[in-house]
Amino acid sequence: MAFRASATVIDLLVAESRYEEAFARLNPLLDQLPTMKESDVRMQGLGVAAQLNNEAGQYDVSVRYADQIIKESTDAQGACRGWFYKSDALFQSGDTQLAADQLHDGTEACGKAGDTLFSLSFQHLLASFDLRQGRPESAIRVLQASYPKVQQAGFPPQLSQFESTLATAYWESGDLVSAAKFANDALATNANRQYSESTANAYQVLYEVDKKMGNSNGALAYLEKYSAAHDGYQSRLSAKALAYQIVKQQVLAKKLQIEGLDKKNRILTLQGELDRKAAEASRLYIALLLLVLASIVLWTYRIKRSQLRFMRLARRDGLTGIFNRQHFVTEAERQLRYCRKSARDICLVLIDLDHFKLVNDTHGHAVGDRVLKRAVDACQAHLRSTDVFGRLGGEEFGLLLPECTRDNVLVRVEQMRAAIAAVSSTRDAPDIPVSASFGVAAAVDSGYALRQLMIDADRALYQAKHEGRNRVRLFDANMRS
Ligand SMILES: Nc1nc2c(ncn2[C@@H]2O[C@H](COP(=O)(O)OP(=O)(O)OP(=O)(O)O)[C@@H](O)[C@H]2O)c(=O)[nH]1
Repeated sequence: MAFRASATVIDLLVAESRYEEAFARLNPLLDQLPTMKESDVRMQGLGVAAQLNNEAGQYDVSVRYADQIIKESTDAQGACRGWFYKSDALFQSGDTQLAADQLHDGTEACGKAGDTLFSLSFQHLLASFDLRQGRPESAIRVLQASYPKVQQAGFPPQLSQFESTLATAYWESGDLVSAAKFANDALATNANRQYSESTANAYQVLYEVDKKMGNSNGALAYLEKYSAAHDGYQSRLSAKALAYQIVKQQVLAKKLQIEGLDKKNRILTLQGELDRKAAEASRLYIALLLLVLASIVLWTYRIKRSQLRFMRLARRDGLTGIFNRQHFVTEAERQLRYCRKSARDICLVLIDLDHFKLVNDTHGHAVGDRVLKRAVDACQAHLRSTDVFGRLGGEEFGLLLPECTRDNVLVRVEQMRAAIAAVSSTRDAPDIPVSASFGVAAAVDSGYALRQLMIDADRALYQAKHEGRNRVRLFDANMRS
């Protein structure tokens, strides 16, 4: 309904010569056309487009719409309309004649359509083609055949068209009386349409007739009227063409504006996309960085851990877990330096398992190893955190006791001796008494040099072994000799 109403409004605007408004409404109407499915609604829209473009001198466009009408038409009336629009556009564009097949198809469609305004207008068009080709008699025949029906239809613009074209045809065939008669008929029919083509034609015929008959005054008067009507008609044509151009430019400007906005929109969309990608990339970089950092931390932690493990392994005795000889010496020297500086007491103890060879020989090395470990455990139970305990080799151990005076060192070492004898003899080698001999040297007697302390403790150890083993001996000066 809205579409039909818009098409009708355009028709009315054209009738009132408001071409600019008509063209302005045509484009939105055509935009809606693809969504229109009903045949008669589409016919109306296409018809308005064909007609208006024809009036504006856009004949190619008009022919395109007319062809569409012919293609889509479902009855003779629709086809007749299409043929009329197409033929009219071809005629206006200056085509001298209608192609034979077009003439045939159009005449047949309009003939079947009955006495509609369109089929009559089509007859008028055929006569106009005849006239253009210099066949006034044929034009008169065609026009006269339909003239009674045109009179009956009583549509003034069509009637005046027929009469004015008949006037021209009679003038060209030399029948001045009939020419003047139809020219006057056309003027009478067109009484209130002084700037139409048919009015201008009628005046032209009357001018030519009077001129031919030597009536100069009459001829001059008609010439003036012809000139006025022709100018008026031409200016209406120019107004239509101008209106078309104005609206076309407006549409173009709007299209450019929309394209500009579209481009801007696309740029903004791309910009947004770019920002999103950049944010994504930075998130990825951060994640990558964190991953690299985490790997570095993990890697460093592992290296540090294995470093510590290697360091521990390098410092410890593999069997007993206490310091090895090298680390014992390092730690002992450090402690001795410290005690020397502060003149603190410190004692060195050398421990050697008794008859250990016998354990190995009787029970094997595995049992010997276990006895070694138990002996170490027994001693450790009596150690303080500052004491330095290490395996010097085989079944010999060194023990440095800082802050230990020569008065109380024997009590502590005696406890260790008893512990070794108790643990080892009851478990792994019940038939062999396992014990250890202890040689002790105190810094107050031997000084703070490790080498001297070792020598003196070794002397005391030798003494303990010599006196029957499983005992503790403290170095004294007599042992030197
Ligand atoms: N099972 C075991 N035996 C070891 C280890 N290191 C040294 N030995 C043994 O310890 C024994 C030491 O023997 P000796 O030096 O003759 O001394 P001993 O038999 O203890 O006699 P005295 O020291 O004189 O009481 C040897 O048989 C070595 O093979 C060890 O790591 N494990």
